[in-house]
Amino acid sequence: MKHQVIHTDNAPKAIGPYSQAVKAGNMLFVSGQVPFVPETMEIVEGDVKAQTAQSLKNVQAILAEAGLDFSHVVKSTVFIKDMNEFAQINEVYAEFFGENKPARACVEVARLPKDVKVEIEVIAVI
Ligand SMILES: C=C(N)C(=O)O
Repeated sequence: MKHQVIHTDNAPKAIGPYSQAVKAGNMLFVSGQVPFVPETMEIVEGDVKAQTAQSLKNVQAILAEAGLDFSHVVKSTVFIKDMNEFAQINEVYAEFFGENKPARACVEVARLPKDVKVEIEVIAVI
């Protein structure tokens, strides 16, 4: 099965040797999105809620490039720097996903790339 690399300028360029997303069959694997503003490649200003919103806007842009939206997402992983911010992250996350609540794992990690507070990856079914 040949896979297809998905790229959009509406989400941050990869900051390492990976693709923004890869489509394989009827599945779309979106790489972990950090809260970079695509135009500047700088971390969005603001608190963990602003960072969560920016990470999810980046996910949204990549889904859109593949013709999808959050309703197609079946699994996500949320990597966070500080579990004390769990509730704030959930508040923003719930706004983006609405009625669709994919399977999810949420883990606190020692460190994230560029020392961001949150990184979010998703898997969608086309
Ligand atoms: C930010 C990433 N997704 C990475 O470094 O893999």
